[in-house]
Amino acid sequence: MQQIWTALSAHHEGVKSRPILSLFDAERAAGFSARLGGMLFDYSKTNIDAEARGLLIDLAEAAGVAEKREAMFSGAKINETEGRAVLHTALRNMDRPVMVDGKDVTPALRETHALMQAFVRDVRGGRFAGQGGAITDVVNIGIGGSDLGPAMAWLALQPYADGPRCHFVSNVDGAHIHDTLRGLNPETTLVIVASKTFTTIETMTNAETARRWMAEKVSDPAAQFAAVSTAADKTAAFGIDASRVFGFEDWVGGRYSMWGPIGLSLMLGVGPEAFDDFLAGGAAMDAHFRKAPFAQNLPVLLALVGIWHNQVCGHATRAVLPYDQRLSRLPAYLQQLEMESNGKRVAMDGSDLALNSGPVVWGEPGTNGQHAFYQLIHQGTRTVPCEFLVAREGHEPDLAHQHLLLVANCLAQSEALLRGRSLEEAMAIMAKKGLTGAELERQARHRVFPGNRPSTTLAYPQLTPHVLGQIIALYEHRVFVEGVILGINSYDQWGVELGKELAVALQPILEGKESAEGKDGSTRQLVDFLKG
Ligand SMILES: O=P(O)(O)OC[C@H]1O[C@](O)(CO)[C@@H](O)[C@@H]1O
Repeated sequence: MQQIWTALSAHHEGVKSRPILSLFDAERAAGFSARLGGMLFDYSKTNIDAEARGLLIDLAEAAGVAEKREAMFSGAKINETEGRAVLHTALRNMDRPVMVDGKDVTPALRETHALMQAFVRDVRGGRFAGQGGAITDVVNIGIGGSDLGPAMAWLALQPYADGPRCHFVSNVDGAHIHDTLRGLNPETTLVIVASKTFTTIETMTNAETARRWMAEKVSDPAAQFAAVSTAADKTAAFGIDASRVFGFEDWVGGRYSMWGPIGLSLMLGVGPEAFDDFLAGGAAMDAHFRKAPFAQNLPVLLALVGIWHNQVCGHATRAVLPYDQRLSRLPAYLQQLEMESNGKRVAMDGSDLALNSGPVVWGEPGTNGQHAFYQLIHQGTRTVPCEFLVAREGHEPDLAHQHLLLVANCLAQSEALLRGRSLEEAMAIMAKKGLTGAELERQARHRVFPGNRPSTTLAYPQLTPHVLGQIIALYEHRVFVEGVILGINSYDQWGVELGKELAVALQPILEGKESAEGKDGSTRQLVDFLKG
């Protein structure tokens, strides 16, 4: 592989100052795009040419992406630091047998899915009610992967929301649960405690708070609680009846778990049919990922663009910019998916990573970002590769003119990043405004856009449940491919542990029960200040 990395780096050196615009002959756009059904992934506005693409594909082949992909889908224990299979894909394709430790896991998946559907139908049909009437509101208490997926999708699928209203509480900051519960009626609220481990301090603390809130108004608060977890013993200890506990196995990673019981709140909000459409979208992307040649394979190409920008060109961040307000939480969702998966400093075998790990992922929906941080993207000294997402159609036919404006803005941004504005062009504009001499040039220089800034665009017909499923599975597989190329384990998250341990140790210090001796001077000063 080293030879391929060296060739890529040499190729980049040779082309890095070439204008991307110069690559556009009649074939460029179609030749550097890939499609799946109605979805179009256009990466032609990057500096990747046929040679770079060939080398990147060589890299994917040399890293064993195809073999490791099949190992993942077939239930091999590719999460080697935890000794676990990685089978979120089985949650959206329950008809294809998958063996783990010699046993087909799909019958149990189908059973849990059917139990979820029955419970959801009972809640939505009023057969399962609160102690003051039909359930009007669902509060999902979870954090990280037990929150971000359903919370993101609940916003994304608002046009399909025809059940109880969903709310999401994650932060241990009491303000979050306080502000969420303030407007709700405990007698008609269902609380879902969503935690893979059922030990996460934030979630368990919020669950206790919700139970106390419920107990003030209803005689049997536990009757309005459901749980989603891999730990049946712990949900029972919390007092949640087994009929409302939806289990899953440890081979579903937290940040990959929204397809199964962690999606219960979403299924309640949009209904089992829309939820199944979401699963089918994910399964369609899986089938494409397994079958399509690398040069037409959306997840592979998205990953290779990522590797090119981060590890080859050295751009440390990437911006995810959905021109789709309902995807406003997609960047936050992808931050966990990508950064918790590929933010690793050692390779699978424990050796130091020779390359940079995954990038910093950030973003906000367009057009809002344009009026906030795009200034830096256009004229800052660093290059930020941008990933635009946009639908051909919105869900508001009477506001089609606004959708058109949205699309125009999305296309304008990627065009501006590509094309830029030269000093001559800026001087011509300022000259027309009457400026001359040194002042003309000084003012014009502020109005220059260097351009040649890379972006990709994922365009899709409409943000339906099916398309959302495709998009999420696309990004999941992108993370997988990047992880395989970097040689890391994308499915553990040891980097979150130290902070958790130190927080537990700091609690008694803040309560004044233990001394801060042994802590560094800054921490001691802050403890003194914050203890009050
Ligand atoms: O579902 P749980 O076990 O409460 O964990 C929540 C989140 O915490 C993490 O373990 C990180 O701390 C995530 O990976 C996970 O999604």
